[in-house]
Amino acid sequence: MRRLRMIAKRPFLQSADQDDAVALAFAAFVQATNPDPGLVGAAFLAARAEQQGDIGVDVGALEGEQVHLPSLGQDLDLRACLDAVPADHPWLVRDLGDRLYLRRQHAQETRVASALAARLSAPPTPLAPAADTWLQQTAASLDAFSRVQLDAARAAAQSSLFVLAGGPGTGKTRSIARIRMTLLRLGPNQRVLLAAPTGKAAQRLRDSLKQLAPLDPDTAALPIQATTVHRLLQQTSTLELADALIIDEASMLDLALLDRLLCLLPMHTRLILVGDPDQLASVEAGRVLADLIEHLAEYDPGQHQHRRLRHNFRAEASLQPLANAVLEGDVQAFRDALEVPLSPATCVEMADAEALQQWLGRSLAARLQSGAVWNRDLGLLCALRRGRFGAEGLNAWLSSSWPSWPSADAGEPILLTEHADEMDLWNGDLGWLRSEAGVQYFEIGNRRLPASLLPRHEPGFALTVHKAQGSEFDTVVLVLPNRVSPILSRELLYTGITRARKQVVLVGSAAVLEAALGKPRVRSSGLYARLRLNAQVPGAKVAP
Ligand SMILES: Nc1ncnc2c1ncn2[C@@H]1O[C@H](COP(=O)(O)OP(=O)(O)OP(=O)(O)O)[C@@H](O)[C@H]1O
Repeated sequence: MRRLRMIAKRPFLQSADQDDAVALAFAAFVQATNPDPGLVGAAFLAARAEQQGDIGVDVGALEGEQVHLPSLGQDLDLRACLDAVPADHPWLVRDLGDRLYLRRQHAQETRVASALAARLSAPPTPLAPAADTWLQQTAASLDAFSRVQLDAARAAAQSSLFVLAGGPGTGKTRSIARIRMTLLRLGPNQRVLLAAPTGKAAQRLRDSLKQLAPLDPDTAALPIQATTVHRLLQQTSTLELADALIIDEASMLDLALLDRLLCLLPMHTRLILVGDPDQLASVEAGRVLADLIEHLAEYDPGQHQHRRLRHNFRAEASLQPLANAVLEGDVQAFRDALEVPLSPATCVEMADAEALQQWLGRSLAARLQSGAVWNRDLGLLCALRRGRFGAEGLNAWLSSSWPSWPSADAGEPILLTEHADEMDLWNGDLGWLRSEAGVQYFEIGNRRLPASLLPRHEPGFALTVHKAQGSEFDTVVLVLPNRVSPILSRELLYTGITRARKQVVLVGSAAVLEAALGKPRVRSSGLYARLRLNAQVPGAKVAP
């Protein structure tokens, strides 16, 4: 028998230990009310699942594993933990057969599943003639790929819930523009809200849509605003009056956030979710976009409520085979993609942090010397945050050695870690700290702000893959840890690789890369199963 975790023997230093510490505190709380070892073990398992981003634990899938709790001094069989949970327990729930939940997460999942199911079973609304005419006229002048985007807009404008999925460069943003143009023609003064889970993503969406506004001269003059989902939740009257809400980067939506949104969003407001379900999931618990798209692939074969965009408009970079191999976890295809002549992807292995610094010093300096701009042409991404192979370690080293680098006199890259609404600055924004005539200023895009007004920030030389989500660079140098780490997964590798427009350099050993490829989607949730249960007649949607 394998032990799930030897928690008692490890120092409380790594992030996994922090997960354990929170779960142990909850287990101790439950133990104070009922010392039944199984129940205490169940409390630990359910709380730890939440800390790891899961919604509940599928105990059936972990058959044969055990958990060891220092406070009980014994190994516990997982099934015994599950069986110890009474139906009326105030904090724990057993559901969907062998799934163990925190009651709060269970309530969220149940509410989200029924709200989504209600929207999916709502009959399609007929298209307003103005929208229909515009779609037909526009389609006549478009190529086949653009017509796919227009078809998605037609379907979205008739659905209470529509999901648009696609990898990087598949035209999601352009599709959002076309969806918005269609929605605005559904009636007079249509209120179409745009949002994203992070401020930075909202800002990017707004800027991209402004650039695409000339596609439709009739609506080009209408103001384009995008905000965060969190902020929308504080504007209940705006939500109540909205005719439609489009959320970009929906892979970053967590279950609790979607639950709050669905509780406030009136049924008459269409909800359109857009994102890449293969990217890293939300920071908080859940994998809602991935669960929803998996469900719709079965439930909506006619694709009236979802579309998956597959054509990559940036395919000239030919990084697609590598990204596909990662998604499939196919080690041989991954090796082949690296070895193909003129491959835009290479792999290097570094024995230790000194070797890594020497190599980065040579190869990045050469790129800077030939004119590359940091965080535009070149992105240095790390799988880990901590340690000398992580973003913090590399930032510390680069900050101290930066004055001797080529192009250092152009300033230092900075990452904002806090919003400053009044200056339209967002957590995650990248800019430059520069100085002129002895005065320091912050430059972002074509704006200059006094450095003294900067919100919280940190060096922006190296970014974690999580922080880089949504950004793109011509070349990505992706630094993996020199040892196998529980953080590594296919999603992380995929998200890192797909930040590159043209070229990717993977820094990692074959063992570390293969460990990441061997670790499929790590999150667990019951939402997909619950959506299936709630679907009234699976696979029987009729054409609108
Ligand atoms: N129908 C189209 N015809 C020609 N080019 C297109 C079309 N749709 C999108 N593109 C181009 O493809 C590129 C990617 O498009 P877009 O930004 O909409 O994709 P995306 O899926 O949102 O990408 P990402 O997720 O990387 O932001 C852009 O340069 C865009 O101009």
